[in-house]
Amino acid sequence: MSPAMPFDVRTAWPWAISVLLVLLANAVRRPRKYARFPPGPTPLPLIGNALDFPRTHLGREFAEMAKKYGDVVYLNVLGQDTVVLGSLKAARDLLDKRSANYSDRPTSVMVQLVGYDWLFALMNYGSRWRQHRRAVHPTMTPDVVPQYQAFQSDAARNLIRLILQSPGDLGSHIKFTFAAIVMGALYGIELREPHDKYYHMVERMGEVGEEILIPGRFPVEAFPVLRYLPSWFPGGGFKKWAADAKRDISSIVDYLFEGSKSVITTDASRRPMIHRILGDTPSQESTELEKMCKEVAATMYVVLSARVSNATMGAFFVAMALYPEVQKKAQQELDRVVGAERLPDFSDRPSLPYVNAIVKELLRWHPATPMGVPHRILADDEYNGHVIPGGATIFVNIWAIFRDPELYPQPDEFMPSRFLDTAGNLDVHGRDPTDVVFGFGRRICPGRHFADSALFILCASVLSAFEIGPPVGEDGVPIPFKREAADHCVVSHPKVHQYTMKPRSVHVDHLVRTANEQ
Ligand code: HEM
Repeated sequence: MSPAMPFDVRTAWPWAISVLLVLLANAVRRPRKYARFPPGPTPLPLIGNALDFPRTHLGREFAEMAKKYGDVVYLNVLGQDTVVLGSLKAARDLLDKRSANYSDRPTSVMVQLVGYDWLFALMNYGSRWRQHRRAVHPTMTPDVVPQYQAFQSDAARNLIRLILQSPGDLGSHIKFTFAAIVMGALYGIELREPHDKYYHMVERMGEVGEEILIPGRFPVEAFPVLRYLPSWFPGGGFKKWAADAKRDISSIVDYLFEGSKSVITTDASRRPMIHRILGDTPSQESTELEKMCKEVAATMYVVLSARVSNATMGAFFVAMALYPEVQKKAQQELDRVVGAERLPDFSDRPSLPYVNAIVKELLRWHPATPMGVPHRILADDEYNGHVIPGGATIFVNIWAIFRDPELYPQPDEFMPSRFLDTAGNLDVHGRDPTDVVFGFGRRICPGRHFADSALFILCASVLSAFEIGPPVGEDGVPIPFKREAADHCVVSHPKVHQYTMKPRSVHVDHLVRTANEQ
């Protein structure tokens, strides 16, 4: 379901008046310290650098800007100070080492309008965010994450089953797989088929979450005064869109939580996150605790989690179809370690360095959040002789860091062997993509160990079951294709083609069935 178009240029005149007023106000309040801001493109009167803000490929276009201005670039986007960090050093120096000042999130009118103010990923840095983050932490540590492996293995086998049934629907199978993994691990609710009602609910939540994060998507973010437009007024359509989203989301979150409470788990390896939080934090009032738990679980679900992970998995199929020699090498390793009589499981992981290197390379080659999730600096800071103004939005160009040829020679190529030493062991020292792709400082992704383990079992299982080839035409001739992605959003979704998915043995179907019976 695609959201209604919330902004129509033909009815934009009321916006234009408000916009003009705000731009004039910005023009007269230009501070003197502006001269010491980091370098960047020359701003135009009134609109600043609004036209310089990339529109098609955020990572690549900001990387071009960095070549000209350096690894810390300043833009004034319709009055909003914006700083783009283009190197790992700048990101570590500021977001990691000065994290007390750099851990806020930009304030968003749309977040309030769609009722996502409980979503801790988008909350301002403060006591409420800290409380939510602390509730999640003990449920996502490297020691606890293995306890969710049963959900991840089930979903990997189910993915094979779905591909066997209808290889042409790969895009929706991938989406469904991550929805099922996260739904199981967070709520304990089992998603069986893509037409499941729970699946549609979480799709709706993710869709709204992603839409409001698209830079420039809603002019009300730059001109908050527009929030007072009535929804029936020309240009006020975004308010109706937001009100619909708010109503849907609120009922979905309640529904999921109630569904989860009624799940009974006797098997410790299938204890969902919600039960862990409700059971592990006994000191608070139960209603207050329940409310927080409901919000925390939904945050873990909505925020990018399923969508970011499935964007990464989508890129896996692109890479495998484009690089058959990589695929072949991984399959040789799997055949040697796992054999043809069973599917891989987590106990095989330490013996599969090449498959592990594929997961690392995947996160590097296609960073699903190429510009991370924006931070906001609280108070003025100085860096390399420049002032970074308090309140500025801070982006890290993760895409550019991963395209640094010093760290990753031939960066556009998919080359897992870059992460292996001469003896064939995994060697990521000083350039591990998982140290970058999951963000920085106090806001680092809490789901990173979970995501890493899900990606491993999915990649290993698919590689052992299928030979993935390029799409073919009706005449059976391969259709040339290249990597394409929507790169103007927070999440970069690769285009999923109709690959050929040839089972590697006639027993794959049997293996899936017997694995589920174990
Ligand atoms: C390949 C998969 C994933 C990638 C690339 C990814 C990446 C990221 C990034 C870049 C951030 C922002 C960090 C920052 O602000 O510096 C983030 C935040 C977050 N991620 Fe992930 N993520 C992934 C999977 C997951 C999963 C599976 C979950 C949950 C189970 C999750 C939950 C979250 C949450 C809740 C936040 C917000 C943290 C906060 O604001 O305090 N992510 N993620």
